[in-house]
Amino acid sequence: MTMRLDYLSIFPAYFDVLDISLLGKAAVNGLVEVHAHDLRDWTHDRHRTVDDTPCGGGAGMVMKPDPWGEAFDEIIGTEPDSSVHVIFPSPSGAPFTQSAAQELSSAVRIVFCCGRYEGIDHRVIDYARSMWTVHEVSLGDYVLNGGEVAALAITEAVVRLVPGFMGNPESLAEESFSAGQDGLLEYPLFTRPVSWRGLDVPEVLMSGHHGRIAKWRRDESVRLTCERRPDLTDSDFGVPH
Ligand SMILES: Nc1cc(-c2ccc3ccn(Cc4ccccn4)c3c2)[nH]n1
Repeated sequence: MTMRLDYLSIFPAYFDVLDISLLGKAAVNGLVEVHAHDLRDWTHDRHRTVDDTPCGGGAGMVMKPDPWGEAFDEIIGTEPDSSVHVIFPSPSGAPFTQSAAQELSSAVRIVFCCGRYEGIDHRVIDYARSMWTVHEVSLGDYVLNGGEVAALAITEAVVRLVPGFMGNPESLAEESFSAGQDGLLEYPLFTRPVSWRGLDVPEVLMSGHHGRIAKWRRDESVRLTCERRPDLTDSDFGVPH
């Protein structure tokens, strides 16, 4: 099953990068097809205007609804279809999580609506909710200048989970933020040379003793999680279960 990804933006060139790297390979073997669109193609004035001043006053500019509506009509269609997932990256969106990426990895179609300026006229989101499955998502508690970088990050998180995309699916199981690691942070990784600039690989990892190695790795995951992400630990006991 091919996943179709569409990107609506006034900077569609952001998405040229999707033609290379891992994603390029997925596109080549037909797992994923990528279409980037310039929102200004759905404007009709000489200046190809996509923004206007905010009703009610305030700083900055707001993206007009009209170009979005016309782009939706052409790119997605005019009939409701809950199988189409429409993503609006937004600083006021719900935190994007690995489980959201997991869910989206089985979608047939995802349309990313990348806002700029202070954001998009809210009626665009309301209209989209009446037609498709809408996700307003935030990447984290920091402000970007637009939705494009968030769309790229979400794309990578989703596409790498599409069945048949990753070379060795086992590597997906062991990752942080996935059930395989009990929601703990990943332990430190090492490879050859065993000694590098006076720094050595922990001896236990060279012992060949799989039980000790597994224990060392879990202890490290617990230590790192408690140090860096106390929010991921179970507050009742203070240590991840
Ligand atoms: N996690 C995130 C997501 C975003 C994001 C997503 C889309 C847009 C469209 C415009 N802006 C700029 C902007 C600046 C100030 C207040 C509102 N928006 C965006 C920012 N920032 N951080």
